[in-house]
Amino acid sequence: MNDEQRSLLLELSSRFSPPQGVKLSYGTAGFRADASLLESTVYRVGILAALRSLKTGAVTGLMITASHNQISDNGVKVADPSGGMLTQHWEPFADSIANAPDSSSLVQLIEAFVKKENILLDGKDVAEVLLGRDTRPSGSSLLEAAKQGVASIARATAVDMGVVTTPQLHWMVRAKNKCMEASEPNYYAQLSGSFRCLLELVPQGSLTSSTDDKLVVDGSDGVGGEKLETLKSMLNDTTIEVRNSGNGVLNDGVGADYVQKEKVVPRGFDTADVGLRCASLDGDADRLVYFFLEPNNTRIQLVDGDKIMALFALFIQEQLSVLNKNEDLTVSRSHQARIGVVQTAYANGASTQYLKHLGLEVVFTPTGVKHLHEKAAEFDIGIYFEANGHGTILFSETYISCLEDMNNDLQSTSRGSERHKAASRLLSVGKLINQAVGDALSGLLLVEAILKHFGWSIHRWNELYHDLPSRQLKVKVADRYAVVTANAETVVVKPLGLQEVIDAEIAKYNHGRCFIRPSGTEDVVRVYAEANTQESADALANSVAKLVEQILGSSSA
Ligand SMILES: CC(=O)N[C@H]1[C@@H](OP(=O)(O)O)O[C@H](CO)[C@@H](O)[C@@H]1O
Ligand SMILES: [Mg+2]
Repeated sequence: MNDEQRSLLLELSSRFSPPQGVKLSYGTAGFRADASLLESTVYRVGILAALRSLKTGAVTGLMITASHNQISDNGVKVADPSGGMLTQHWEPFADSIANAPDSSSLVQLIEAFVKKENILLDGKDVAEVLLGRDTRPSGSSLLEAAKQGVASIARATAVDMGVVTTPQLHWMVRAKNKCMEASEPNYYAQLSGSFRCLLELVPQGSLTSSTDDKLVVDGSDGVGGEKLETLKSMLNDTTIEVRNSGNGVLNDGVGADYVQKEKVVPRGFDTADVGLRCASLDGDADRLVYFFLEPNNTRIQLVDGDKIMALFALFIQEQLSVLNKNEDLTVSRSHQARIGVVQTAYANGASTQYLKHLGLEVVFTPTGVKHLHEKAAEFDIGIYFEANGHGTILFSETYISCLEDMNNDLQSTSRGSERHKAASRLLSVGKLINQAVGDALSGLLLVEAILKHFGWSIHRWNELYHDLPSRQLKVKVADRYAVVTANAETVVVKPLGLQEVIDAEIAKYNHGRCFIRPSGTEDVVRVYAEANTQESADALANSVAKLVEQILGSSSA
């Protein structure tokens, strides 16, 4: 590092002092905290995003959001050049610079890291970071801090993409690095174009009734509602009604996280909506769940990420079986896609059973898209979903080019045949569904297209399988990191003896399943329980929560 670069870093970083007595961790999805604590963190992540761009010779992204957290929180995460999450082996560096006590220790850490990673700060390479933020009021000042962070690395440029959904920013990073047009209008054009293709290929006779046509969407009073309005106008769609699109308080009694965890009707919905197909986005629109209201009840029937995954898997399987029909086996061998589904321990046990029953390979990873995405990318077609509605379908580049070849062949030999349509549908899915990260808007359009394809109502879809009763609780403890887990978070290895007492509780219930883990986005330990009745699931979750509190001590202790 030359003197000029060192003094630039020292000068700019001295303007952003880290908060006292706070330990920051990159966590499940970047740094999150009360927004007032985050200026120096966002500044330092700006430096990191610029270094990552220099290291890879490609564009990176920086997103300012705290997703489903309360409005006073904020957060920051980095998009890697692929459009996916920051490579995990840079997370320790993120943690160490975020917690550096002053400018000189920060600069020392950076110097050591660029040396280790062989990043040429004095070379000719340039860096580019796309910046995005959600609608939180703290977003604009944090964005300024991010810009200063990028500007602290000579020859690094920040490009402000404005208020965007998290998946839009990831999509833009990916597109830019593939030398494609990467603006917001390009994003809408790709989604609406591929959605229209899927609708044109809906089999005749699959028409749904006009009540099944209507969809009401809860935008969580975040960025997603407003973006969906734009998408809707591009589609000339009159069947989608958007509510909670920014006039109320973000994530307050609304949104995908609230609806999925509490299983109650979100603000802005009432008895007039009974039976209608409804959906909820989260605060930064990377999660999607569906639901419908039951008559005379404040509770809802939740159609969660697991069931979205089941619907996607069924559709993909159907297209693959049509495509491979009557194919000469020796020729088709190269066309047979290896399809896999990826879940976490939060997936409802009934969904796992259903997917296995479809003959699919089911794999489990720890919580967090960074883990699921990586696993799904090992398949030709990898479908991943968290129960909370974050997920997508990944198509390998090799399989996409194979599909393109097949589609071209079929276009000339049997245009309009069932096999040709199946190939075209799969190619459209690959364009519609975000290949960088889970995306509520593209997921929503795919669900809508598939329901039309099958001619299904939300009720018919919900009947694919019946969820096992479950309960999720949060426990505030003195130090959540005292809990260490293994086996995709299903077993507690620390503190010693805790797993044994949890096992003893589970043994008291029919079909009981329960696990705990420290949250990576909130200062809590999460408890998840499943059993054959709701009362049992509640009782199991409650008793394990009490044990956790006893053993780990409450937060004020
Ligand atoms: C149980 C649960 O829903 N956990 C969520 C939540 O992570 P935690 O580490 O559990 O706080 O936020 C993550 C980011 O949105 C999401 O990936 C994850 O699934
Ligand atoms: Mg989110």
